[in-house]
Amino acid sequence: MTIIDGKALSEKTFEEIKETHDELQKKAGRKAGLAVIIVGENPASKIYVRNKIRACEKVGFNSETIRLDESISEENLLLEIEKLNNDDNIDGILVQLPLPKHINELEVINAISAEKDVDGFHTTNIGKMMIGDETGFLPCTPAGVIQMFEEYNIDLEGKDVLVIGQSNIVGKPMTLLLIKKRATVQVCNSKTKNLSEKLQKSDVVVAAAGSPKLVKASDVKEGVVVIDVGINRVDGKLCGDVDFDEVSKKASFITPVPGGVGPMTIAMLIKNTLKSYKQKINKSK
Ligand SMILES: Nc1nc2c(c(=O)[nH]1)N[C@@H](CN(C=O)c1ccc(C(=O)N[C@@H](CCC(=O)O)C(=O)O)cc1)CN2
Repeated sequence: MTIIDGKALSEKTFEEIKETHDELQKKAGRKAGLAVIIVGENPASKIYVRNKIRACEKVGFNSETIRLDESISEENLLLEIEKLNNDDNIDGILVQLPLPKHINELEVINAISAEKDVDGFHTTNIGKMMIGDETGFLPCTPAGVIQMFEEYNIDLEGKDVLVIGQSNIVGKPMTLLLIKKRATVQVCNSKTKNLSEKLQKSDVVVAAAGSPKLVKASDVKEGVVVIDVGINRVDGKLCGDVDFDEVSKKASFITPVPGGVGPMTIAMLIKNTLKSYKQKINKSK
């Protein structure tokens, strides 16, 4: 059994990005820039934003955090985004999710210029992913999972893959990227009947349900590849959607939580920001 080390892989990705950025910066005369908007005081969101800013520091990007009050109106949030859309030193913009209930997430995401949408959530980028237009940005978590498969030489062609969860930021885009790898994909949600039966037949499982230890050893077959996207806090401890201790005894490859998919999400965000920076430099030549 191999534990897929997302932390190590993310560090390797940062080193590669830093090298490329150092080179490009000499020619461009400026650093890449990422702006992160956080609304409210969600403790988990604060950790993720802090980690994104640290990642920018690691690779030498400029970063800006815009902290907004929980009560901000949607209109004022859109004005903040507009300012960043017009800022030539900003290559990437993201709004940390979730947003307070009174704000329409889709309106906000689509207010970000598609060329700066390094989260890959904008309708234009989702459309580009759908048709395989590589000028767009891929959503970071599914892109990170695909990078893990590639780095560990896990071939998906003809494999039966079960995706648990159908969120816009993980389950749905993950399914598209797996299809592109020629896998046979089944998507489950909380209403799915006989989940255990489906799990038993799967070669690869991507668990993104947000339900602690949902996937048990008795559910999976010997040699299964398990990707755990869940990040749950139980009694102050982090755990995934997979019962790691037990399932790892049957798996051929498995990701841990923490240290698996999470760090890769941030690595892909930084990779998308570098891509945006490159695209802007090339445009202004
Ligand atoms: N605008 C966005 N919002 C959200 C996204 C996103 O991609 N863009 N995804 C998630 C949260 N997320 C990134 O923002 C994220 C979650 C977890 C991690 C991570 O590295 N986790 C660590 C553990 C960290 C901890 O909680 O102590 C790990 O798994 O090792 C990174 C990014 C929802 N919102």
